[in-house]
Amino acid sequence: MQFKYLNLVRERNPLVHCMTNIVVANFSANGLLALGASPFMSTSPQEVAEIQTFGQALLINIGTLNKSDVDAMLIAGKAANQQGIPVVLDPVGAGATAYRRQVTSQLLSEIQFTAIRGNAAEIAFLANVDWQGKGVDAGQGEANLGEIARTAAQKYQCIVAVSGEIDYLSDGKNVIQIANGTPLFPKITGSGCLLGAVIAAFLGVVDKQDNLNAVVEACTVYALAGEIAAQNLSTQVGSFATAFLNQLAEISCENLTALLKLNKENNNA
Ligand SMILES: Nc1ncnc2c1ncn2[C@@H]1O[C@H](COP(=O)(O)OP(=O)(O)OP(=O)(O)O)[C@@H](O)[C@H]1O
Ligand SMILES: Cc1ncsc1CCO
Ligand SMILES: [Mg+2]
Repeated sequence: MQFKYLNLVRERNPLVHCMTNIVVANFSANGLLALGASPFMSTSPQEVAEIQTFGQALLINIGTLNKSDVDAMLIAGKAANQQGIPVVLDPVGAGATAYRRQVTSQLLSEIQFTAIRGNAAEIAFLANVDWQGKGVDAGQGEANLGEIARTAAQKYQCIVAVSGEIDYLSDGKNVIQIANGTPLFPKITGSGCLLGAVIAAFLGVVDKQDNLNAVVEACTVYALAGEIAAQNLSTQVGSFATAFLNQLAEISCENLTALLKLNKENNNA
């Protein structure tokens, strides 16, 4: 695999408008800055449409919801669609409560997303597949995650990334697996949420036809940065968060191929 978009993110410094949850806002902004993007956090209904006139990508993350935020997400998502700006959905805990189910369904029917990034439970819910999630965590299930990614991508006509021990990415046709990462990732909150923001940053620097490759590279760089950061850390989760931010800033495209655990299947089922 050729890494070509990471340097573009660093050169272009895309402005990523993050409508994200209160748990991860600071970590997400720091992660985007480390990577070389420019975070802008706002959920004010009064200004979110305007932001789409100068931003390069929009992230909508439903981690901690309230009515004003949902109104703002709908305004921002529609404005981004009008401006042709990529929009990423992180459907945090999508199936966990009736309110989240209703909001997720409204966002998906009124906004055309470019990519959706969630854990297994969240994307299984979107694909209408049985899975035992636990609040905002992935929980347990038996279903085929590659198929879940493909089904959701077909249903919502966008790229879907299911993150976890193995990431499964699909454009509705191809399924790509990335087996890099570290078990320390799920020990820090917001590692999935920041991944959604990083995907948005990569989408903010590519042409539409490169969207799948951009999402694959975003998830790969992210997982490798975590894997490298975790070397020699064993269970030190606090140090991992810091080392991971450092790696997002330091990781370079050279010398990554040796570490890569990437698998593409090209079936058109
Ligand atoms: N057991 C694991 N081994 C290796 N990498 C993992 C593991 N679990 C998650 N990851 C990686 O962690 C990152 C975050 O994915 P995860 O699925 O944990 O997000 P999430 O559950 O939405 O997190 P959060 O809601 O806290 O933001 C991804 O890059 C994923 O590849
Ligand atoms: C812990 C938590 N609760 C709501 S959002 C969030 C951040 C990780 O998804
Ligand atoms: Mg999550």
